[in-house]
Amino acid sequence: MIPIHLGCIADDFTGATDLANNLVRAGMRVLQTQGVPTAQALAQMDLQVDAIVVALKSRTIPADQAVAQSLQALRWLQERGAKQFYFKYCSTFDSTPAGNIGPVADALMQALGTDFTVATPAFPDNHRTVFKGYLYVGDVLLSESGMRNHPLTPMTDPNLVRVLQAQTHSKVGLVDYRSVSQGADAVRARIGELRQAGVRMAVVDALSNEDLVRMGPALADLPLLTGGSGLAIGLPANFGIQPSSQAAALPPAQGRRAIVSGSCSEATNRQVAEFIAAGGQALALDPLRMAEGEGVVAQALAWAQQHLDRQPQQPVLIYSTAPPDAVKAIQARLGVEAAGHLVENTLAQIACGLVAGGVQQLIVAGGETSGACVLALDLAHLRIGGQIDPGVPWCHSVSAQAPHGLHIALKSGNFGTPDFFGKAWQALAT
Ligand SMILES: Nc1ncnc2c1ncn2[C@@H]1O[C@H](COP(=O)(O)OP(=O)(O)OP(=O)(O)O)[C@@H](O)[C@H]1O
Ligand SMILES: O=C(O)[C@@H](O)C(=O)CO
Repeated sequence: MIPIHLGCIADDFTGATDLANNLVRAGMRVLQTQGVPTAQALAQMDLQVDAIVVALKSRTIPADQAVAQSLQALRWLQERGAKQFYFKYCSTFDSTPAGNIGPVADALMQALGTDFTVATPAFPDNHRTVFKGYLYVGDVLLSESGMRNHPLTPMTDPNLVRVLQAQTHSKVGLVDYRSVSQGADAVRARIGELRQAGVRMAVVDALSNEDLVRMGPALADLPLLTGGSGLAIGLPANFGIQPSSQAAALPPAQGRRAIVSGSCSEATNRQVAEFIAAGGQALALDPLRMAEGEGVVAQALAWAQQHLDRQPQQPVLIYSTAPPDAVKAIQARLGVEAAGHLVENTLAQIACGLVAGGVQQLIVAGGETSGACVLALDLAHLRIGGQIDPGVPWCHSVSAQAPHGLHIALKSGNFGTPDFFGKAWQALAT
């Protein structure tokens, strides 16, 4: 076995591909697994990679379960030879006082026998920056962004030192911009000071990719790093790895094209509208019809088949994406959780039907929706390819349900330009 350099644990599926994307862009060959692989799945994986990202669905589950799953992933990555580990969470620091960022980071530190780690969700390519410990989303503080109304992890305090301190008994400190702007030696010195003062976790400021790359060498000796995907861009160089287009090489794409969207974010609403305005074939699904048990899946697949038979090169879009008031009305009728599960399951069945019908290039929009589709398609592992937009790469997988191979892109709700659903295919063709 050739040991991997970096072992990564991500708390959701789209976040995992986001991290993998940044590592690939910095030259690493990356494999993403769906949870800790079974022995059977493992036998089919190409483990000749520099990094492995284990994708969990642990962001909002009870903290003790998130800890247990993360520790299991850590042990498996240690068996693959990794010596440095990365805990990836959301660039908007999605969490509550109960966790799961603090408890998982604490447990990983304890298992690794280390007394210090860093924490930064900074992801400048997607306009997440941290200054004096305060997280900005675009031009506004986290607490003024849409995240203040998130149904599961409302983020109402932009000060990450306070937010993280509420989740951990470890003392939390700050590597502020004064040190970051001066480079790796200054960051090392600041880490030394914080350690002396008993700090175990430090939020790190960063405003640009240059900041993140510059601090990379200062992180080389830390067994555990935690953050969004941005912090990863300075790490491959620590292992002597340079950017190379080879890292993103995937098999050539073939087959039909489809998009399945369950994300109701502002960005996805715009992307759906733009796809339709550009003349794309699109079918809207009504959750109330799903709840009535009408043949929504069969009808959607028949609709898709008809369009794909007629124009095999054109993608079809099947979506439940809706504006906030429409989503609220559905949730009031069906319940928030029940509506979510119903729509996710329906879209996952549709994704399976599309793949069975010859779709080999698939975009899924939405973190939960992606998780449901990847699980239903039984994609045990993904190889990571080229970027479509910051945070969203094309990936490739083979499974019993996709025996001829599937190119798949998992788009986080908030990511991507308005023309994402149109331009994504060009990125695959090049
Ligand atoms: N029309 C709808 N009415 C009610 N719920 C919906 C509707 N469409 C989708 N949903 C549910 O809303 C949730 C959307 O979450 P998902 O994580 O897929 O997207 P997102 O939150 O935009 O993405 P991300 O987590 O990447 O930011 C899912 O549970 C989905 O099933
Ligand atoms: O970091 C991000 O914003 C994303 O990768 C993500 O985790 C969205 O769920």
